[in-house]
Amino acid sequence: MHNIKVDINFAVKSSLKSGLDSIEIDEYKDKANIGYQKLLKLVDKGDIGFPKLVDQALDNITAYAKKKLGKFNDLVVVGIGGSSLGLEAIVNALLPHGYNSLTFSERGGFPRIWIADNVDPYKIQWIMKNCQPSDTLVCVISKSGGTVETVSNFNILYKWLSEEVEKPKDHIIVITDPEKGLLRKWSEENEIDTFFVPKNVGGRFSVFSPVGLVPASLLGLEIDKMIEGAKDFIATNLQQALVLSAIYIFYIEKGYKINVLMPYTSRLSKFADWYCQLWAESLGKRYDKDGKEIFFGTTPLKSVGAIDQHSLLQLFKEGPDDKVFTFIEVLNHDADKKIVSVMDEEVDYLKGKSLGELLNYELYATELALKNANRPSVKIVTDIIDEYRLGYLMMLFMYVVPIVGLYFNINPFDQPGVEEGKNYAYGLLGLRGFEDYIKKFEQGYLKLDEYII
Ligand SMILES: O=P(O)(O)OC[C@H]1O[C@](O)(CO)[C@@H](O)[C@@H]1O
Repeated sequence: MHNIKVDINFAVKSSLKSGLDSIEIDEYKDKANIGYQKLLKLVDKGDIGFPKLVDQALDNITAYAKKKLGKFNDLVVVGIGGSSLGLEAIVNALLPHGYNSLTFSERGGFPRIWIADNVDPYKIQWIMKNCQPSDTLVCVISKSGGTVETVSNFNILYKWLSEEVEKPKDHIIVITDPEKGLLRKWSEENEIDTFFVPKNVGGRFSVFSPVGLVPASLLGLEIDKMIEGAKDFIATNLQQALVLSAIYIFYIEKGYKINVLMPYTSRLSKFADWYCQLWAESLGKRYDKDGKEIFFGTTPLKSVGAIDQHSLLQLFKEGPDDKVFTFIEVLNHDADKKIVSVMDEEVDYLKGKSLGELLNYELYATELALKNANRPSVKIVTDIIDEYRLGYLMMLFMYVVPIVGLYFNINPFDQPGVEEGKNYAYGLLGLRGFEDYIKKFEQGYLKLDEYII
C-alpha cells in the first residue's frame, strides 16, 4: 500500500489570493478530465503504450539479470534523454550515495554503474579508465537506434571491449525498437542479447520498459515493486493526477511561465531532471493538433531543497510571479541522523533534532514564505523513498504531463523541434542523405567578426 498524498492547500483561494476557488477546482478538474479522456482513447487504440507496461511479465528480465549476477564488476549504460534519464533517477533515488565506491561484496555482487550519456570525451575517458573490459557489461539503449551521441559513445566502447576480450558480444546488451533502426539491425546480425522497447512507448515514457527495468534489475533493484507502485497509482489514485493537472492547467491559463519541481531530498535530484525532459519535450510545441501555430509551453525548472534555498529561492520569492512550485516531501528519511551540538549554546536549538526533521522544517518554512508572497505551490508527500514509491511517482507524472498537453490540444508524444538541429549536425558530419543541410547551414550560420569580441 502506498502512502503518497497530494496537498494543494497553498494553491487554493482559502490560503492564496491567486489560488483556485471551489468552483474553479471543479471546473479545472473537468478540464483535466478532458485531457484524461483523450489519453484513455489513445491508450485504448494502442497508439500510446506506457500505461500498459504495468501489466507486462518481468520474468525474462529478472531471469536475465540473475544469469549475469556476479559476472561483471561494472555496468556501463550508453544512452541519452529518455534512454538514460529514467535510469539516472532510479539509481540516484535507490542506490546508496557513493555506491560505486563500495566493494564488490558490499554491493552484493552487483556491478558499479556508469552512464555514458554525453559525448564528452572527458567523461568517456574516465569511464574506460575506471573499468576493465573483461569485467564490464555495456548496455546500449536507443529507441530510434541511431541517436548520434549514443552511437558514437557505443562505437568507442565497442572498440575498447573488442581490443581486450575475445567475445565482445558477451559483454553487450542492446535495448531498442523491435523493428527499426541501425542498432536493431546490428544486434540481429551480431546475435547480441537484445530487449525491445514497445513501438508505442516513446523515450521519455519508457522507464517501465526494458529501458529502465533491465539496468535496474542488473543492479539488484526490485523492479517488480516499481511496477507495483506504478500499477497501484493507476488502479487507485488517478484522482491525484487529475487534481495536479487541474492546478497546472489553471496556472498555465493564467500565464504562469515556469513549472518548478523542488524535491526536498538529494535522492530525487535526478528525478527532477527526468521530469524536466518529460515536461519540456511533451509540452513545448509550436503547433496544436489542428496545425495552428501557438508556440505552446511552459518551462520546467529543477530545484533541490534545501540546496536551492541558498541559490534560487531569492528569485522565487521576490522575482516575477510566473512560477508554479511542486514540492516533494519525504516524511521519513533513511538513515536519519540526530544532530549533536558540539559547539556553544548558539546552536543548541539543533540538539536532538534530526537532519531529516531539519530538511522538512526548511520545506515547511519555504512553503509558507512563498505563500506569503502569493506564489502558488502544491506538495507531494511520500512516507519513504523506495522502489514502490518511485514507481508510483513516475507514473503519476507520466499521466499528468500528457493530460495537460492533450487538454490544450497539442501532441505530447512527439518532439519535432529537436529534428532541425539534428539534421544540421548530420549534414556537418557528412551523413549520406543530409547534404542539403550542409548548404543550408552555410547560408544560415553567418557570423560577422565585428560582433565577435
Ligand atoms: O532513445 P533514442 O532514440 O536514442 O533517443 C534519445 C532521446 O533523443 C530524443 O529523440 C530527442 O532529444 C528524445 O526524445 C529521446 O529520449
